[in-house]
Amino acid sequence: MKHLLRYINKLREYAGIKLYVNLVGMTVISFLEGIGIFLLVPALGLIGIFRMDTGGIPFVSGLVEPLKAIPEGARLAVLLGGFTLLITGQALMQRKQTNLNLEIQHGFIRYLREDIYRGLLQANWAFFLKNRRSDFTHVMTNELLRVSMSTYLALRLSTTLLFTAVQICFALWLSVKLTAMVLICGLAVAVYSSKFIKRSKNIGDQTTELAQQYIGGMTDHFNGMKDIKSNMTEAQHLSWFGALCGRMEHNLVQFGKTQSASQFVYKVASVVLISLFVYLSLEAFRVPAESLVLIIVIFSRLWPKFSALQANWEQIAQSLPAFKSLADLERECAAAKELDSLDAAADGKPLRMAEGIECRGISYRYDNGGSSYALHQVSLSVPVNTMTAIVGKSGAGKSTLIDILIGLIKPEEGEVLVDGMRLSNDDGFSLRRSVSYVSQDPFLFHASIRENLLIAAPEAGEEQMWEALRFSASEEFVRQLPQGLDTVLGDRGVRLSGGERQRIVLARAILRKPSILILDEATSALDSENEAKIQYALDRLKGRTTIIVIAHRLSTIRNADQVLVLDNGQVIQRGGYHQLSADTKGTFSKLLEFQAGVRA
Ligand SMILES: Nc1ncnc2c1ncn2[C@@H]1O[C@H](COP(=O)(O)OP(=O)(O)OP(=O)(O)O)[C@@H](O)[C@H]1O
Repeated sequence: MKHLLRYINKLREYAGIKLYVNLVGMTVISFLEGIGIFLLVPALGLIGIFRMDTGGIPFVSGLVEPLKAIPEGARLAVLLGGFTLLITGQALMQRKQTNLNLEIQHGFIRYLREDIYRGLLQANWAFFLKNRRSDFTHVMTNELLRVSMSTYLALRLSTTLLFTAVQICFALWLSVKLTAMVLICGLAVAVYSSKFIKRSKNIGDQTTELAQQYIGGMTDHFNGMKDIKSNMTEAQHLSWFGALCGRMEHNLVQFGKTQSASQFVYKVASVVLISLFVYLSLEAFRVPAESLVLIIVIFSRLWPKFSALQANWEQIAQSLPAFKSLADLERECAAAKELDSLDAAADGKPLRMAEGIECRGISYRYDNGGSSYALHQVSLSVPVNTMTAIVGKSGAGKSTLIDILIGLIKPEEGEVLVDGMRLSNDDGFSLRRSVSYVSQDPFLFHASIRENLLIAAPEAGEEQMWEALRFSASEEFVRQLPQGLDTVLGDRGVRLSGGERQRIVLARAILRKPSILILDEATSALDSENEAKIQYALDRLKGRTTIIVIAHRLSTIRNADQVLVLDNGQVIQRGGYHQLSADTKGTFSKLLEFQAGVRA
């Protein structure tokens, strides 16, 4: 419930005065609709369609009595004219209110989307390591829609409640006994129906879980489609999908059945109540006929409101788990927040390093408190404008070390110093702004080469783009593409070969003019000729840029000024390439031996 209130507050924050105008509009429209119907019966009495004395009925008499001054022959025309005006006015207001409704509802969805996405972008990398990406997609699609719709529904519920309360007052005025009786019955039905609310909430829990599995599964399947096709595991995936869809279908049908069961209870209760009501009015309380007609009109309008309240409340109860998911994500993002403002992050200046980066005694565990260290007591230094190579077996801790060096994750113990100083948070961001990082799994957007390049350096001109492409040995193949720079690359660059993708990502990294260039297995998919071209280009960068290279193919690091050999989260050897390869007992020369043709 507290989550629901929190999002109602957010809606108030977002919509401001517009929301109140809308709520008042909804209430006024309900009143106009009510007045039209209430007046219909006495008005028909007035023009003699049936006999009815409205003099004793409060409110109605005030509205109907002045009509008696109109000559009898003109009454029908005036009445119908008035009725038409009233309903037209109501329809006009309804139209305006529907438009405002749409604006507020869709605006609120946009507001929530931006808010959650901003929260995610402001969170640190450790947060993303802990969570499944598809869960974010799930919250930002299914859950967010359920939350925004139900928040709005909750507000509409409040106007329905207000309108119902006014009608109850009116009915009390007409007959306290009968109204009290109906209210007690209504309350009894509501108490009985509370089990439907509980059931809806349980179904909602399953809805959340199933939708999460659906998005997660779909993301995995589409990402792994090549594996699915090449290993011919289509049937297994379809069977998993079919089972999940079956459970989703069952879940939705269950909710529909819960709603229809509660509506059935309300319908049966209404017919029992009305029969009892008419019987008691006529036989026991002897209520005047005109009051009885009005009360029946009022309650025939009021009772559907009760059942609508029940249905709406079930809908909200079904969405309560979505409120929790969204609130949890917001809370976790806030706890992992590293950036106060994305604008400030974009406008900041890159750090200009004078001496280099140093790590002192750093340790890191992914499973905080667990026994396995990804890095343990690592100390090293990376002098400015030199090339440092980090090598070691798979799982030795190379990528973790890079993540710590650039401040993506914080070490559990030890410190990272730049030019001998511990970095403040802001300095950490400045450091990241001066870095271009090409990861093991290079990422290209489903956009043109030009757009992919400009993401890194929006101000870069055509000539700078070609220069970067030349650096990464991609100029030739890009010129041969039918649309050149404007060739669209497909999902994650699927229309390019692995090596071509790596080269475009490298060009993007260079275009940013970084002072620190980090290449994590960035040339692993290249043929020897293109790799040699990039080696040559990197050599030319030496002395101007600090380069850190992670490489399994040791031929690529021959020109490194320093080689660090990592094993099991520790630096076990360090020195120049030739120095380490000459140490025949060391791990590095053993690694070299494994690679044919790479012996020093
Ligand atoms: N997100 C993660 N969650 C849990 N453990 C992780 C995570 N990432 C890495 N590890 C573990 O931390 C250790 C170091 O991993 P890291 O990726 O730094 O190794 P690496 O030397 O870069 O390996 P590779 O050459 O295969 O990329 C490994 O034991 C790995 O299983």
